[in-house]
Amino acid sequence: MRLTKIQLQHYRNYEQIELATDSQVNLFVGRNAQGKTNLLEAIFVLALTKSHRTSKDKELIGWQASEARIRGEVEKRYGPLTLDLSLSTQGKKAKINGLEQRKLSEFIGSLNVVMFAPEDLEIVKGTPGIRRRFLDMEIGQVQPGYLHALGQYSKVLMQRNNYLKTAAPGNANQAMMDVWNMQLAEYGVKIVKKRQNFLEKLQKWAQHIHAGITAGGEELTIVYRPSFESDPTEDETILFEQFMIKLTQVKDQELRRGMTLVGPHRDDMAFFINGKEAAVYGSQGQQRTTALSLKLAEIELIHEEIGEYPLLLLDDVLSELDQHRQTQLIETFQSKVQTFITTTGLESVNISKLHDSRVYQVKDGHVEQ
Ligand SMILES: Nc1ncnc2c1ncn2[C@@H]1O[C@H](COP(=O)(O)OP(=O)(O)OP(=O)(O)O)[C@@H](O)[C@H]1O
Repeated sequence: MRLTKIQLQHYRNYEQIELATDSQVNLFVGRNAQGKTNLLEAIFVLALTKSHRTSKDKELIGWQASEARIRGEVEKRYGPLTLDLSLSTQGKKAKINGLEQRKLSEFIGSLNVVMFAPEDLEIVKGTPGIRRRFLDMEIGQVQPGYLHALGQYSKVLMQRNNYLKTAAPGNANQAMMDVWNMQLAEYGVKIVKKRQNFLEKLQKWAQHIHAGITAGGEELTIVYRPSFESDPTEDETILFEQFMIKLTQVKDQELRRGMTLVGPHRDDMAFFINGKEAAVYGSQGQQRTTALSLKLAEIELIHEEIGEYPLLLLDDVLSELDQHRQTQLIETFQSKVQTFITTTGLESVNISKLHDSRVYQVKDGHVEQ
């Protein structure tokens, strides 16, 4: 797919811009704090209705405005799409070809993106919450049912946690707990199953790509670490039972601590290089290669799932990669993936290798071609 035009209104430091972006490689060049990342972020938000760097939508709206708007013209395999997303303190509204979507989950997936930014190193070495966010964002893009299950799960989890906070240990209302447990397990299992399935496919691609980047020197393995014993080969009914058993086992502990201790909100995953955990033993370079392999794998996985390639958004990462890894990246996007790159200087980009590219200068919320 290809984003051929983007329009922003009151988005961060952009008052109003309209950009033709129909080249294969679009390079945004400018000094620090001019609005380069804001542009990539806007494309990301149009795809996922959420920012990659903040969970507060208010931050995306221009300081002098009450509503931000993003419009994108997208060319897909089966035809063109106009996507509109508006963000205000009242909430978000999304339209596809002028038609308002009842649920944001019906809008997500119209445009697919993979963002690679310096902070992605945190997926390898950061907290479990960062890895869960990665999983949720990525699976949500390709599997619409996932976000629905996640929303329902979060609702039950919140109610259950509120109850656990106030209930006296030894005097909990078992009938109420049973209802929540059933609902928690019902949605939780759907999430776990989809995550396992996603990681299995992601690992296949990531392993292959990682071996390519390291010339076969390193084998990358991704391991899912669910908070309850669950065999990925088992079906949902068995997983449901395993989840329920675990909830019974931790009941007293949960009442004491006032929170839900089992479920996908506590799951994690880990990356291993030649059998050693990358977060613990990996060098900075190995962790960076792992993050890159993961992102390139996502591109292939999205293609596998939906039949076309997503956009690739590279935020200030080219200068951090050595020549070999840069070449690997450029080869990927040059041939099949429309790419948006931000950089403070073109000297870090081997521009002679790029066909069909366009350079934009970004300065204080204005873009010139
Ligand atoms: N809601 C907002 N309204 C107006 N301006 C904003 C808003 N949020 C951020 N900005 C401004 O956007 C600018 C930062 O833009 P951005 O993060 O895109 O920088 P950048 O060009 O990518 O720089 P760097 O290379 O340092 O990452 C800052 O000047 C900041 O004040």
